Amino acid sequence: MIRLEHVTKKFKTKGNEVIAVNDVSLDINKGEIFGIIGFSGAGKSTLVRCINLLEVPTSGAVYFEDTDLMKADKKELRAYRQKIGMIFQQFNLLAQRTVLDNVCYPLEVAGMKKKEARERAGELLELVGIADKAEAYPSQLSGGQKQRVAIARALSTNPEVLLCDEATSALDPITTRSILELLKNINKNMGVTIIVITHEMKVVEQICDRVAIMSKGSVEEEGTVQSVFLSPQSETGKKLVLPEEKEPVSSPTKNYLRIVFDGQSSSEPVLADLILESNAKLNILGANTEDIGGSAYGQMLIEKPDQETLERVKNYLDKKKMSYEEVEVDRA
Ligand SMILES: Nc1ncnc2c1ncn2[C@@H]1O[C@H](COP(=O)(O)OP(=O)(O)OP(=O)(O)O)[C@@H](O)[C@H]1O
Repeated sequence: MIRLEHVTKKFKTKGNEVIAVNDVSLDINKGEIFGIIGFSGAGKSTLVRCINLLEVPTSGAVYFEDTDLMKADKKELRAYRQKIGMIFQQFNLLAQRTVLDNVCYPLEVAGMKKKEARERAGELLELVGIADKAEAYPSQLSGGQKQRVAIARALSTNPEVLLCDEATSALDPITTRSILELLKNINKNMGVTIIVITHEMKVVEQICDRVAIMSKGSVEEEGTVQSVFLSPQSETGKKLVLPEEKEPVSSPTKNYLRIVFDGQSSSEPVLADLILESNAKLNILGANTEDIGGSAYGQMLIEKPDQETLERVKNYLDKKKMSYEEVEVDRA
């Protein structure tokens, strides 16, 4: 649906040149939720601004379906931008307008009659679960409620694509989860393609189908969330999936088996079955699994048992198609 071909964006500053996006090629498919993840300064926001042509790439091409947007005239570009809705970390609501009027605003700009715009805005507020706040002002809302209004506003013009730039970064974990759930429903029920920019792996885990990992302007790694989560190949991927502070045990002193939970199963039955299957007491050195919608994500470290037990454990994990690695602790 959207194709980036060798997109580069350079900024000239006083006597200096910053390459914010460096030769990025990506294909975003219709109907998917695509994540772009990276640490601060990786170039994510600039890349997104290149996708909606708010920033014109220094070189490369951006295609929407078969249209080369770099060659599009003003009218074509306007039509393209209408197909793209956007939400931000800071919500960007108009403080002087009520919730309903915030959602009406893009419709009025697009020339819709006031009565019709209010009706449509009302339906959208219903859809995002905040119809009871229609007459409130943004300052009277919580962060999660503000983001719901921003989502309703972004959807008002029936976009085909929704760009979410760190949309949950200012929200607490529970509110984050509910906003991500809402985005997932919008994707599923309305068929809106969603592009999510984030620095948090848990956001990618919860809603994305595929992900690109960015560092220093380039895409270091790209793939399904499952494959990247299971075995990140790039340095940045490893840091994001297995951040140091999230290591279950900072420095285990015994050899261990690292078991990866990738969301296919819940950790509790796995653990119970493992113990039954191996017919031995297993010593858990640490775990940081997280239950997301009934599935476990994360990892667990188990002290390496004797060889016979280890084989039984590995057989069970192979049978369950779960990933693991044996780690020898360097005692030098
Ligand atoms: N208008 C600009 N002029 C000069 N340099 C810029 C401009 N916009 C971005 N940059 C630089 O480009 C690089 C990438 O910035 P960008 O904001 O795209 O990264 P990011 O991954 O979105 O980070 P963050 O999450 O912190 O916003 C940074 O080094 C930034 O300083």
